[in-house]
Amino acid sequence: MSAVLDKPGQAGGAVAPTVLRAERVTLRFGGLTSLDSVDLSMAAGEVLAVIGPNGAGKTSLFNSLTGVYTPQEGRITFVDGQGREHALIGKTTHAVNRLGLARTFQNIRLFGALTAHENVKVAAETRQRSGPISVILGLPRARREEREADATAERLLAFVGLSGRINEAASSLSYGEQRRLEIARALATEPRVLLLDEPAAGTNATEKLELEELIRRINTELGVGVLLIEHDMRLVMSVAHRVVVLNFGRVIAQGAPEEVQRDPVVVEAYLGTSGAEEAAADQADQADQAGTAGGDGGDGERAGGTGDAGQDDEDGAARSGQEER
Ligand SMILES: Nc1ncnc2c1ncn2[C@@H]1O[C@H](COP(=O)(O)OP(=O)(O)OP(=O)(O)O)[C@@H](O)[C@H]1O
Repeated sequence: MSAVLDKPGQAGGAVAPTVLRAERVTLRFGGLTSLDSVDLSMAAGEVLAVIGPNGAGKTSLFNSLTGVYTPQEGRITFVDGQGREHALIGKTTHAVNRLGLARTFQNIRLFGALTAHENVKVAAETRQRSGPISVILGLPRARREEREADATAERLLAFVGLSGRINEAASSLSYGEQRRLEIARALATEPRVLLLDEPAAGTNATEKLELEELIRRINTELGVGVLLIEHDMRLVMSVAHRVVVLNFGRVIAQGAPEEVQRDPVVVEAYLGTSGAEEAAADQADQADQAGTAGGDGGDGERAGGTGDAGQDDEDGAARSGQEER
């Protein structure tokens, strides 16, 4: 498995090979360009964060990388453990997963009525070779593979800290536990790259710290590269080796977390600097006139509309994209 990076693009001092590459990827929905000539490169074993305001194109990028959406232009290449290159555009989500890319979703998608163990086991079984007839007939290989899937599920549930919840229905787990279960399920498909779409969304402060630790262990102990979409900047800054910033479907900055955080282009994209300054000045004037304290400018926190609207769009589209296949 790939080494953990000391610095972006390097593993143990050597330059790490590329595992995932997007070149000039453009995705349009009618007149709306969701991804505009996006270039991105991820090194093996890297933790790469994709950030940007609501509607910037982050989930569109994940959906394009994982076969949910088919970009109209550009190229996406995945490099497997043997160094073979695979073009991803046009492949089904299942084919992309088999190559070594697994993901979690912004909206948790578990089998709620199945136990935690069953959720992970089902995913582990997708890596196995026995066909349905061998399984029905209980042939030796099918039985051996079933034992292996059981063991994999137990091992991964322990890894994500859910050993004590193994026989609970997924729907009865807390939100943070469900997020960790989704990660265990994705890991059961033995990915080279794990894509996490807003894993901290809806979690509390303790769960965020546990998640941070888990992402680090996935990277260091399992040697799996992590591509992370996340709005929680503290989490991003603490786990990412490198950060790519999207805005209006374009890459506007990339680099080490601390560089990106200071980049004026990024600050402006998030805060809409000029607009926010004007708004703050207006509010201060009004407050002075009214003799009250001004507003906190919280509305300017993120440019580009509400998360819920984007999320609904994405979900409907992702489903319809899947159904088309
Ligand atoms: N299936 C779709 N049909 C039409 N427009 C879409 C579809 N999917 C995404 N979009 C649009 O593409 C743009 C980028 O959306 P996307 O969900 O990728 O952004 P995001 O950065 O993930 O946002 P958020 O942080 O809110 O999740 C938005 O304008 C969104 O409305």
